[in-house]
Amino acid sequence: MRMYFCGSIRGGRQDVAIYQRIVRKLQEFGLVLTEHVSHADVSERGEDVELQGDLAIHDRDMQWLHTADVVVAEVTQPSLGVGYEVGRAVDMQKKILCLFRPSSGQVLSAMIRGADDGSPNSFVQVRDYAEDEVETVLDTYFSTFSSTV
Ligand SMILES: O=c1[nH]c(=O)n([C@H]2C[C@H](O)[C@@H](COP(=O)(O)O)O2)cc1CO
Repeated sequence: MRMYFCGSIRGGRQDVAIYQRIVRKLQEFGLVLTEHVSHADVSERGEDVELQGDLAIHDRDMQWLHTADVVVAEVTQPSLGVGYEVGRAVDMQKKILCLFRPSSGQVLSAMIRGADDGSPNSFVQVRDYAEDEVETVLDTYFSTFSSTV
């Protein structure tokens, strides 16, 4: 399984430790295309733009997104890039799991929460979770995933 993980970079790196937990768990299920999102040495300036350039980052990520079987987005720390990726993935009719921590005090955008119509078959599933249950939430989602893909 090919997975595209979304997490804030220029939107702020305060949740990088939880991104690492998510990516480690996802790697039990298959290939995480965007592992770099969880790297502690990627600062909120982003990847090395002098090497890559924003156009190259965007085009590489959109190519990966096209090839992904599933998208997992940690959406607690608001990020324009994550919102864009989720929107593009909806348009590509990808299965998308959005993970949100209410304990952050943030209120999730209606454009993300409202993309889940509440049915178990919705392509977009939004899950509220507490940090210490993240692995269980992923186990539960992926246990049903293979039978619905
Ligand atoms: O350097 C980068 N590399 C990269 O892959 N991204 C992608 C992956 C992340 O899920 C998302 C983060 O967007 P933002 O930087 O707006 O928070 O965009 C974003 C940046 C910087 O915007």
